[in-house]
Amino acid sequence: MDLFADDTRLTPMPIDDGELWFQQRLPLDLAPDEVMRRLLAETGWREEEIQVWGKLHKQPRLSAWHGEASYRYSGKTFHPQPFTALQLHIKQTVERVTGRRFNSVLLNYYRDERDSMGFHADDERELGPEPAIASVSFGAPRTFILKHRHLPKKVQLALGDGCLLLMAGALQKHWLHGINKERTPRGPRINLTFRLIL
Ligand SMILES: O=C(O)CCC(=O)C(=O)O
Ligand SMILES: [Fe+2]
Repeated sequence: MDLFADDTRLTPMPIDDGELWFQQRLPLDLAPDEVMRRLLAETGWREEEIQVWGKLHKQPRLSAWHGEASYRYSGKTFHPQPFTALQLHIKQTVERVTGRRFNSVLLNYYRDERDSMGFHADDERELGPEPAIASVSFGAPRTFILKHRHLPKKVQLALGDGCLLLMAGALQKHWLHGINKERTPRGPRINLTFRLIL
């Protein structure tokens, strides 16, 4: 007999050239809507600017960097705010479920369907050669798209309220990922990506 309901188990997803693991509902002490409410209120959200072709643009989402290590991204260094108690609880739960260790978290707040994240790989040097990146989502579901760098392959996953996605192995080396803008109205969504900065 199966002792665990499917949504409480971290399950491998079939993918070439890397590892992808998914859990429908991360088992937290608080309901996802309560986590969402608190993350919205307790996070020091910033509207960052990035340079594209020498011009400054506002990122199409709000973000925040918390944890124990600074981070370089798009030529800028981000100094962290300390983990909040709730972020620590989520981090410890993710560490227990995945068996990996993390020391930093990037939070992204997609206010509605017009907010997005361009295709990228989380392959910065300070993450090491085969980083494990644990992504936890709250609020409105959005489509997470993976595109292979060299092959005509695409994987799409609906990331719903309270789910956990673990990217590991050679995934960042061979795939890009992103969240497109949508035409369908979407409510607010928060995503946390836990990382280990070496
Ligand atoms: O919002 C998401 O699901 C993706 C976030 C992401 O790729 C990142 O923070 O690097
Ligand atoms: Fe990413």
